[in-house]
Amino acid sequence: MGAEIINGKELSKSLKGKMKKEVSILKDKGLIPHLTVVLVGDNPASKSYVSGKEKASREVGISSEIIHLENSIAEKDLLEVIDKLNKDKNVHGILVQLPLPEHIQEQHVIEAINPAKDVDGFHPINIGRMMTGQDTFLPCTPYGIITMLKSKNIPMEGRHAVIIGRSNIVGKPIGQMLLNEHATVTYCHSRTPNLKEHTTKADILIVAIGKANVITADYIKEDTVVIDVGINRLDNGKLTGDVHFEEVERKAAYLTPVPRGVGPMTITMLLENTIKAAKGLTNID
Ligand SMILES: Nc1nc2c(c(=O)[nH]1)N[C@@H](CN(C=O)c1ccc(C(=O)N[C@@H](CCC(=O)O)C(=O)O)cc1)CN2
Repeated sequence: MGAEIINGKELSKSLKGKMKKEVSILKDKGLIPHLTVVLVGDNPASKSYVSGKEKASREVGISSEIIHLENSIAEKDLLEVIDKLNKDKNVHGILVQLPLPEHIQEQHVIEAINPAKDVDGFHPINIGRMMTGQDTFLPCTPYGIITMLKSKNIPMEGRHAVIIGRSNIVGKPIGQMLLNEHATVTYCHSRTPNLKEHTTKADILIVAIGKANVITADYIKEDTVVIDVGINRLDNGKLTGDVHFEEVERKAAYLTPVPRGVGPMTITMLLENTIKAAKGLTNID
């Protein structure tokens, strides 16, 4: 039969349509959500993601600006920029594009952002709120994955979810969010021996390895829900995920493609968080 493809690009389009209406109602009440994105350096992928965020904001009527800083900026100067944004009442959401240059400690920067403006959901306070199941800003990529699963009414409760990857921005939080949905969660990573032993038991498999096409059909059982978080640029310029799409498509129940899968959802959930931040700071519903 073949897997049903969960198209993140299409789902994003429909969610953005709903957000556009919500933003227009907020505007009638005098509130224009505003997002400030801080970009440090000239990493081509980061530049492209940041302009994607600006374009998506415009599409739904969110006002946005990009603050582009030199790669050589000192950590203390970057923290000063953040401090100013924290104090600016016209800025509802602050996002610092990652990765940062090596001389800057990411965690110092993340922790400098006012948690009420942390639309990336990376601040330890927001991570803690997520872990304790409270309402908060959820990290955008995992939030996008949960939204994709819900859009297809895929049950999570009581299902065995296996995560490959333990990054702070995807692996760790998606495991916690699946746990909050009452899934049984197994984390795997680069030092997990016998990866296949775990992945072949998964009802839901989240793949965030960062290596092209490594998850082939023999890594899954029939009818697994496979979410591919990898974005790998091949030598021929083609973009591909961590999952071998053609092989896994024949065996899985659901599969997300790369491109047009989880990636676009990351930006869309950022817009949701920005609207939430604007409403939270102004108490407008
Ligand atoms: N501060 C943050 N930094 C980073 C995050 C994040 O959530 N917050 N996530 C990633 C990058 N990212 C957003 O920032 C991101 C990655 C991929 C996509 C996307 O739409 N990908 C497309 C393909 C794009 C292409 O052609 O290259 C797709 O998968 O269809 C959007 C956002 C790391 N940094």
